[in-house]
Amino acid sequence: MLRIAVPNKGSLSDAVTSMLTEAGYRQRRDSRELAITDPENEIEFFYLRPRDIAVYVGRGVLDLGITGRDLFLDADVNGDAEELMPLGIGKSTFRFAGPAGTFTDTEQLCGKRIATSYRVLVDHFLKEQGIDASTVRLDGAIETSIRLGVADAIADVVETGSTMRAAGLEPFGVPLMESEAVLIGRTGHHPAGLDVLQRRLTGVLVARRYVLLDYDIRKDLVEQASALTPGLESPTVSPLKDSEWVAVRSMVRKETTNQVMDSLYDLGARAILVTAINACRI
Ligand SMILES: Nc1ncnc2c1ncn2[C@@H]1O[C@H](COP(=O)(O)OP(=O)(O)OP(=O)(O)O)[C@@H](O)[C@H]1O
Ligand SMILES: O=P(O)(O)OC[C@H]1O[C@H](OP(=O)(O)OP(=O)(O)O)[C@H](O)[C@@H]1O
Ligand SMILES: [Mg+2]
Repeated sequence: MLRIAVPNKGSLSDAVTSMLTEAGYRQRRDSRELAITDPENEIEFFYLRPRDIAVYVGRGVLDLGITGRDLFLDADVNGDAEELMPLGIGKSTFRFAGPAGTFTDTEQLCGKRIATSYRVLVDHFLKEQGIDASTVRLDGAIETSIRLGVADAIADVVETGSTMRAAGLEPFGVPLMESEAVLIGRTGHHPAGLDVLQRRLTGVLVARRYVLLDYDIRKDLVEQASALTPGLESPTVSPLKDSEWVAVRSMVRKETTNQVMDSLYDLGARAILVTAINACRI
C-alpha cells in the first residue's frame, strides 16, 4: 500500500484534497480524521502539518508527500527527499519586505534583523548572496514584527500582497523563490503505485488547463486551422457528409480559447464548440 502525506490544514489543504478527489482518490470527510485508507486504490493518506511532511518522507516513514516547495526546502532534509512534480496549486512568491520606502535592494539588509517563519530558506539565501544579516524565527503574523521593534525587515509568503500592503510594508529585491504545492518522494525511491498516481495527477492538471474545441472548416483551410489548434499531438480531422468540409477536434489551453475561436471564425470555421474535459490520461 502506498503511504502518502497530505496537508491537514492551512492554505494548501483544500486545494490538495480537491485535486486528489478529482484524481479518483477517497478523501476524509471529517477534518478530525488523521488518516484514511483507500483500499480500491491501495493507498493510505496521512493528514499532517505541511511543514512536517518533508520530514516524514525524508526519513522514509512515508513514501510520498504533498507540500509547498518553500516548506519542503525549509525543512532541510539534506537531500533525503526530492521534488517529483509541481501541482499548479497553492502558488506563492517568497519575498523580502520592509516599511514602504525603506529598502530597495537586498544588499541593504547587511547588519539588519529579518523576521521569518522560513529561517533555513532565508539563511541559505543570505549566505549564497554574501549578505551578513541576522534572522529572527517567528511562527506567524510576521508583518507585525517590524512595528514592534523585533526586526527591521521580513521575509514571507506573498500571494496577493494584500497582507503586506495592509501592514504598510513593501516587497523589495529579487524574490527568494517561487513556490507551489509539489509532490515529493524519498530520493531515488520509486514505490509501486507512484506511476499511476502521477498519471492521475497529470490528468487532473491537463483537464483543468485545457478544453476540447470542435469546429467545421473547408478542407482547403484545414492546414491553416490546424496551425491555430495544433493540440497536444495532432488535431483529429474527420470527414463530413459535405465532402468540401471537415470536422476538426483539438485540445486548446483554456485561457486562449476565445482568441483561438475568434481567429478560427475569421478564417472561415463554423459550428465552433467548446467542451470541458472532466478527466483524461495523456
Ligand atoms: N496566502 C497564503 N498564505 C500562506 N501560505 C500560502 C498562501 N498561498 C499559498 N501558500 C503556501 O502554503 C504553504 C503554507 O501553508 P501552511 O499551512 O504552513 O501555512 P498557512 O496557510 O499560513 O496556515 P497557518 O498559518 O494557518 O498555519 C506554503 O507552501 C505557502 O507557499
Ligand atoms: O499575499 P497575501 O494574499 O496577503 O497572503 C500572504 C499572507 O498570508 C499568510 O499569513 P496567514 O494568513 O497564514 O497568517 P499567519 O501569518 O499567522 O500565518 C502569509 O504568512 C502572509 O502573511
Ligand atoms: Mg500562515
